[in-house]
Order: sequence, then C-alpha cells, then structure tokens
Amino acid sequence: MSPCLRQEVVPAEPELVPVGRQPYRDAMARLGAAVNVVTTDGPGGRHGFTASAVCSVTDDPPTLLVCLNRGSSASAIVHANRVLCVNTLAAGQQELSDRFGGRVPPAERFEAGKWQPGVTGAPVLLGALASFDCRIARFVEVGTHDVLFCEVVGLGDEGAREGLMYFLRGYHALRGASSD
Ligand SMILES: NC(=O)c1ccc[n+]([C@@H]2O[C@H](COP(=O)([O-])OP(=O)(O)OC[C@H]3O[C@@H](n4cnc5c(N)ncnc54)[C@H](O)[C@@H]3O)[C@@H](O)[C@H]2O)c1
Ligand SMILES: Cc1cc2c(cc1C)N(C[C@H](O)[C@H](O)[C@H](O)COP(=O)(O)O)c1[nH]c(=O)[nH]c(=O)c1N2
Repeated sequence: MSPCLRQEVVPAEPELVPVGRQPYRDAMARLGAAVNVVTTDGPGGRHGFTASAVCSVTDDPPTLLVCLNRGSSASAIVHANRVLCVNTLAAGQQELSDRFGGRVPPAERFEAGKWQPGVTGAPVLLGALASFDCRIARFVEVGTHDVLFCEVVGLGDEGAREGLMYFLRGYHALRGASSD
C-alpha cells in the first residue's frame, strides 16, 4: 500500500512593515490617481494648487471631496472664498500639474493655460478633461489636512478622451475607448 502523502499547507503571511509617514507615502504612491488643478477666486483672491486627493462622495446632491494641506498657501484663501473648481487634467497637461504643484510661485501660476470664470467665479481651465465648479459645503479637519466637501454647481466637458494619471511618482497618459 502506498503511503498517503499529505502536503502541509502553510498560510502565506504578508510581509507588513510598521506604519510611518514614509512607508505610508511609498504605499500610497502605488495608487494611481487623476491629476487635478484646483482653483479658487473671491474675497480672498485667486489661487490654485494641484491635487490628486479628489473623490466623488454622492450624486445626490452631486458632491465631491478634496483633501487640502492646511500648510499650503492656498488654505486660508480657499477658506475665505468657499468656492473652488476641480479641473481634471488631460494628457499633455503635466506642465500645469508641476506649476500648480509648487514649482511656480502662486502669483505666476495662471500665466500658463487659458482660464475663464465659472458660475462660482472660480477659474475654469479650457481644454481640461473635465471641470467641476463647486461651492464648499463643509470643512472637516483630519491631521494635517482639511477635507473639503464640495457641492458641484457646474460641469465642463470639452470632449477630450485622454486623461492624465499620476502613478509611482510619474505622469502617464491614459487613453479612453475611441467611442462611447
Ligand atoms: N494628499 C496630499 O497632500 C498629496 C498628494 C500627492 C502629493 N502631494 C505632495 O506632492 C509632492 C510630490 O508627491 P509625490 O507623489 O511625488 O511623492 P511623495 O512620496 O511625497 O508622495 C507619495 C504619495 O503619498 C501621498 N502623500 C504625499 N504627501 C502626502 C501628505 N502630505 N498627506 C497625505 N498624503 C500624502 C500621496 O498619495 C502621494 O502620491 C510632495 O510634496 C507631496 O507631499 C501631496
Ligand atoms: C501630483 C501632485 C498631487 C498633489 C500635490 C502635488 C502634486 C505634484 N499636492 C501638493 C500641492 O499641490 C502643493 O503643496 C502646493 O501647490 C504648493 O503650494 P504652496 O507652495 O503652498 O503655494 C497636493 N496637496 C494637497 O493638499 N492635496 C493633494 O491632493 C495634493 N496632491
């Protein structure tokens, strides 16, 4: 009689590293995200910053969220204006992402790109993949950031079909289907 061979199944343990700021960032760098230039205008003045931390919350009422570092020069201005426009960048617009991501001082950021005021007065980028003109309904403080809950009051869509993704600390063009 042949011996009954039993294979021992050892459950694989994932190799988890302790959570610190840098390991957290390294892991988050693996989450591909759309790139957005978030703009504002009003009593606090005009400003803009690049943000990948943007997410849909609910479609009734249409609401998205933006996470904004309170240490950013945009923070006080966004609080004063209580409006913003999320301009989702199309492929080829990475120079705008770097510019609004801190490479250029705030006063010079709007020198590139074509802008026009939306319903709220926040600058809308012509040629963006999509634009979401918003009134900020609520600010929630979490750690170093404010989570801005924004009600969308106007939409822009000029029909661009190629998006811009930020993944592993680099930009990547993302092509959509050729027709809907
Ligand atoms: N949510 C954010 O505030 C945020 C997101 C992306 C990038 N950034 C900033 O842009 C610059 C370039 O970023 P990178 O992606 O090339 O390299 P990075 O190593 O600084 O960031 C890697 C990833 O970690 C997350 N992250 C980075 N800084 C964060 C912060 N302060 N709070 C919450 N999450 C954060 C983001 O998902 C980012 O893509 C850095 O100065 C970074 O702080 C900030
Ligand atoms: C690709 C990418 C993505 C993000 C950012 C940068 C880049 C390059 N930055 C950082 C933000 O744009 C930057 O801090 C400000 O523009 C710097 O502004 P000041 O120098 O403070 O005016 C950023 N900041 C933030 O508060 N929320 C976010 O989601 C992001 N996302």
